Amino acid sequence: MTSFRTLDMADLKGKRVLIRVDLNVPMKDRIVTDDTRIRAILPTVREVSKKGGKAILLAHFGRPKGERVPDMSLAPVVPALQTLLGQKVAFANDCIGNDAASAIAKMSDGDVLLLENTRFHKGEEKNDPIFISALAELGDVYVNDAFSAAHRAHASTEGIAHQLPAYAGRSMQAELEALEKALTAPKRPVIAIVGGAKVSSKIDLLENLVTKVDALVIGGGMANTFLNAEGYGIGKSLCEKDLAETARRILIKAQEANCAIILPVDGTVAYQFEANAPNQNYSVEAIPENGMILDVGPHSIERIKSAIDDAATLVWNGPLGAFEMQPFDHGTVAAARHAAARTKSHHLLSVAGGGDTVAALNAAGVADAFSYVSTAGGAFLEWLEGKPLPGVEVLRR
Ligand SMILES: Nc1ncnc2c1ncn2[C@@H]1O[C@H](COP(=O)(O)OP(=O)(O)O)[C@@H](O)[C@H]1O
Ligand SMILES: O=C(OP(=O)(O)O)[C@H](O)COP(=O)(O)O
Repeated sequence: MTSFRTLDMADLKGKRVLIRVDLNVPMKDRIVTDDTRIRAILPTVREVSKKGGKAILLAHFGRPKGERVPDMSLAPVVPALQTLLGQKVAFANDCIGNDAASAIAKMSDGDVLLLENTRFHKGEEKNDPIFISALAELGDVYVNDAFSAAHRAHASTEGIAHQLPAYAGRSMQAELEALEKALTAPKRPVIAIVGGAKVSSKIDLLENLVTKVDALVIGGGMANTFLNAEGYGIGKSLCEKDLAETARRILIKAQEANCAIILPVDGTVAYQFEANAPNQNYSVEAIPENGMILDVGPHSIERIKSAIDDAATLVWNGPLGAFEMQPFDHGTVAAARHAAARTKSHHLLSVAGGGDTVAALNAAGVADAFSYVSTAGGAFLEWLEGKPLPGVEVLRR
C-alpha cells in the first residue's frame, strides 16, 4: 500500500475530517439487517476520533437519482452505527449547506457526525464542481474508506479528493492489500459467480471478466436477462430486456475466450414477490407466463456445485436468487455452503463480495469459512478486471 497516501501521513488533530464511507447496507423496516459495512469502517472512524479529528461521515444509500427520497435517508443507520462504535453519532439532514455546516460547528474534537445521503443531490453522481466545492468547504482533510464505492467517479468518492488533502482509510487499505494478495495471480481454473439485481450496472463488466476467468456462473436477475436474450420465455421475472444484445455479445466473447458459461437450466417460480409465496420448479423451457423466477432450481444448483468442484479459485458477487425471502434463498445458501466446504476440504480460494452477497453468506452462516470476504461487489469485480477505480486512483501519491 505504499503507493497510496494513508492515515499514517495525515495530520488529523483539530481537523474537520470528511470520511467517505459505504453505508449502503441491507435494511428492512428501517432496521439494518447486515452490519458488515458498518463494522468495516469502525477502525478508521475510531482512529480519526482518537487522534482528535472531527469525524464527518459522507455516504450514499440506494439510488435516489438526485431526489430527496425519504425511504433512502441514512437516518435509520445511526442507531446501528452508534451501538457498534460505542459513541454518540450526530446526524445532519443534508450533506451540504446550512444544515451540515451548523452540525459541524457544534462538534468538538473526537466527535462523530453522519451527513444525509449524498445522492439526494444530482451533483453527486455528476461529479459536479459546484457540489464538490460545497462538500469540500465542510472539511480540512478527506479520507476515503469506501472501497465498495470506489468504482464510481462521484463527487464524494473522486471529485473532492482533488480539492482537499486526501488519504485512504484503513478499510480501503485492507481491502486493496487483501485482494492484491489473494487474486493478483489466482490459481486456475478460476470460476466467477455473478448474480443479483444490478443488471445494467454490472453486465458490461462481464464482457471483460469472461476473458479473465475459466467459467462464469450467471444467476439471479442477471441470469434472467441472459435467458431472455437466448430466446427463453421468462414470464414476469426481473429482467432488463433492452440488454439482450449486450448479453448475446458477452456469450460470443465468452466462447472466443474459452470461458464456459453456466446459465440456470431450471428456476423456482412464484407469482408474488414475497416470502413463502407458493412456488414450483420449472425447466427454463417452460416458465409460466405470469410467473417470476425467484431462485435457481435444483438441477441448476447441482451444476453450480459441480462447477465449484472444478475450480481452484472462486470469485462471487450477487445472490443467485431473492435470498431475503425464504424459500428463495435456497440456491444461494446451497452454493455458499458448498463453496465453504470446498474451501476447507480442497483449499479452494474463495473470495466473495457485495452488500447483499455478504448478507447472504452471513445468513447462511458461512462468511467466516470463505478465504476472503470483501465489502465490495461491483468495485471488486472491476478491480478484478484490472480496471482503474477512480476512487482509488485519486489517492495515489
Ligand atoms: N431472481 C431474482 N429476482 C429478483 N431479485 C433477485 C433475484 N436474484 C437476486 N435478486 C436480488 O438481488 C439483490 C442483490 O443484488 P446486488 O445488489 O447486485 O448484489 P450485491 O449487493 O451483493 O452486489 C438482492 O436484493 C436479491 O433479492
Ligand atoms: O452496494 C454497493 O455496491 P454492490 O451492490 O456492488 O456491493 C455500493 O454501495 C455501490 O452502490 P451503487 O452500485 O449504487 O453505486
